[in-house]
Amino acid sequence: MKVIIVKDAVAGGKQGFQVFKDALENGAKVFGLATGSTPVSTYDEITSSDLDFSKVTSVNLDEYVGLGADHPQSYNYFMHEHFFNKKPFAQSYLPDGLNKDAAAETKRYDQVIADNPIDLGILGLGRNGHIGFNEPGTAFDSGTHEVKLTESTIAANARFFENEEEVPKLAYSMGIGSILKDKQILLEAYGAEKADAVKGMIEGPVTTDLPASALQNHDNVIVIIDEAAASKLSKKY
Ligand SMILES: N[C@@H]1[C@@H](O)[C@H](O)[C@@H](COP(=O)(O)O)O[C@@H]1O
Repeated sequence: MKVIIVKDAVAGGKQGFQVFKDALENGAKVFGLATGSTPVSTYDEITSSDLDFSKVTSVNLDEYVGLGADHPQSYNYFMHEHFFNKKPFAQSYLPDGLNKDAAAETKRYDQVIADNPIDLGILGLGRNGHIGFNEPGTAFDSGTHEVKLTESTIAANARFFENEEEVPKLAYSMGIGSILKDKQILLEAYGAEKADAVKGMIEGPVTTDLPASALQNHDNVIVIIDEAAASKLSKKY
């Protein structure tokens, strides 16, 4: 893992932008995209630049079950607000949160991923070490699956909803096995509340208890973290 420590998320966004720019210039055709507050500074840099994504494809990590593209808290809505409305891709794929048939939807999405192998995938990091919505305990060879969100994830994500009751309890997520097939992975994490997960991801044992530790098994990972998120690491990087 290449670890880059920056002052804050704004500085991280500039580094993240550079990773996207390099990938595009090196011929990347498919970008794996994430939601959450973490990638916003990178997306802001990208959408205010002259990078052109109109001939490439995006494949998102996850979506809440039950929320459609017009729901302001859906990940589809988020992606349009923060990225696609300003920088459209040739095609953009997300799991369909309105498809109640989990078996059909996860199968469909696995086919999307198989047809569009990801060159660069961006990830955020849950406080409990989740990536996408792969909660602790998820197998490292998993494909797309329906996830029952943990209490801690529901509580963490409640800040975007009117109250905790409104947070969906289920999500569709790309699996860890699929994420590990990305040719290159960029993970960003900011803030002291991510410090334990960051330490486990970089220095801890590779264990399904901390999904992001699976990234130690990948040979092309760039981690961008701020000083607060890096504060529990045992050495300088
Ligand atoms: N499914 C998303 C993840 O993809 C994201 O990485 C995580 C962290 O969110 P944030 O970046 O807002 O801290 O939250 C959600 O659970």
